[in-house]
Amino acid sequence: MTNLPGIVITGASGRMGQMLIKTVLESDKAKLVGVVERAGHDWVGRDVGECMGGAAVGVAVTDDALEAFSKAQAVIDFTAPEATVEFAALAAQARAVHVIGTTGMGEEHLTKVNAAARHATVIRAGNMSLGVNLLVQLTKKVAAALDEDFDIEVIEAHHNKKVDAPSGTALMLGEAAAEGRGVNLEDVRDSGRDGITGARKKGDIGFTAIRGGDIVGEHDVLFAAAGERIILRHLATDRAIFARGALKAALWGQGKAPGEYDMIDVLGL
Ligand SMILES: NC(=O)C1=CN([C@@H]2O[C@H](COP(=O)(O)OP(=O)(O)OC[C@H]3O[C@@H](n4cnc5c(N)ncnc54)[C@H](OP(=O)(O)O)[C@@H]3O)[C@@H](O)[C@H]2O)C=CC1
Ligand SMILES: O=C(O)C1=N[C@H](C(=O)O)C[C@H](O)C1
Repeated sequence: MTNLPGIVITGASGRMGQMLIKTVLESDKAKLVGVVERAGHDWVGRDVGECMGGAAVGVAVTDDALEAFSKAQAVIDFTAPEATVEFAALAAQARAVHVIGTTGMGEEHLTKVNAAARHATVIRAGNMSLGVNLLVQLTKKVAAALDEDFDIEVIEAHHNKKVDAPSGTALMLGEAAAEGRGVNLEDVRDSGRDGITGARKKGDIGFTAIRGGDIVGEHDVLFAAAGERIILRHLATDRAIFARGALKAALWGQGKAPGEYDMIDVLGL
C-alpha cells in the first residue's frame, strides 16, 4: 500500500477536484497524499472527506501547494490557467509529474507550461477521456480523406458554469481536422458568428458553443457537403471519465523523461 504513487489534487472543491479525489480514494493503484485549495477557502485545514460530506479520510486540505507537491509523485490539476501556470512551476520544483486538465490556456500560459516541461514530466489535454481522444484520431482521418467540398464545423455543448469557449475539446478536434486537411487551424478558424457574416468561406473550420443546465460535455464534428453529411459525436454523461483518464496519465507519467505529453501518448492511440 505505502509504495503506491502518491497523488495531490488541486482545486479540491471544484466539480473536477471532487471527482478526482473520489477516483483516487477508490483506486488500488495510487494513494491520495494531499489536496490543495486556495488560501482563505473554508475547506483549508479540514479533512477533505468531511468537506465533501462523507467520512474522514485522513487528508487535510492545505493552501501550501509546494509542501503538498513535495510529498507526491504526481499532481492532478483541473483549475484555471493562472493557477495552472503557478502549479506547473511548483510541480517541476518538487519533481512531481504534472497532469493538466485545465482549459482556456492562452499563449502566455502555454509558454510557462512549456518552460516547466523542460525540467518535469507534464501531461496536458483538453479532454482526458478515452472516447474523445479516439474521436480526435478519427477526425484527423476523416478530414484527411475529404476535400474542401466538405465544410467542417465543431459544435460543443456544456453546463452553464463553464467559463471558456470554444471548449478545450472543441479546439483539440479543430486542430485534428486542420492537421488532417494539412492546414494551420489559426488560418481557417471561424468562431462565434453573429450578424451579417457573409457566406461561409470555403476551407474554414467553424466553432459553435452551446451553454446550458448541467450538460457534462457534448462534441460533434460535422463534415457537410452538397447532398450528404458525416457527424462524428462524443457525449460525456459522467465526469468520472475525465478523472479516470487523468489518474491513468499520472501513473503512466512515472519514470518518463521530462517533456510535454498528451493523452494520445498515454493511451497509445
Ligand atoms: N481535460 C479534461 O478532461 C477536462 C477539463 N476540465 C477543465 O478543468 C477546469 C476545472 O473545471 P471545473 O472543475 O468544472 O471547474 P470549477 O470551477 O468547479 O473548479 C475549479 C477549481 O479550481 C480552483 N481555482 C480556480 N482559480 C484558482 C486560482 N487562481 N488559484 C487556486 N485555485 C483556483 C477553484 O477554486 P475556487 O472555488 O476557490 O475559485 C476550484 O476549486 C476547467 O478549465 C475545465 O474546462 C473539466 C473537465 C474535463
Ligand atoms: O469545463 C468542462 O466541464 C469541460 N471541459 C473540458 C473542455 O473544455 O473541453 C472537457 C469536458 O468537455 C468538460
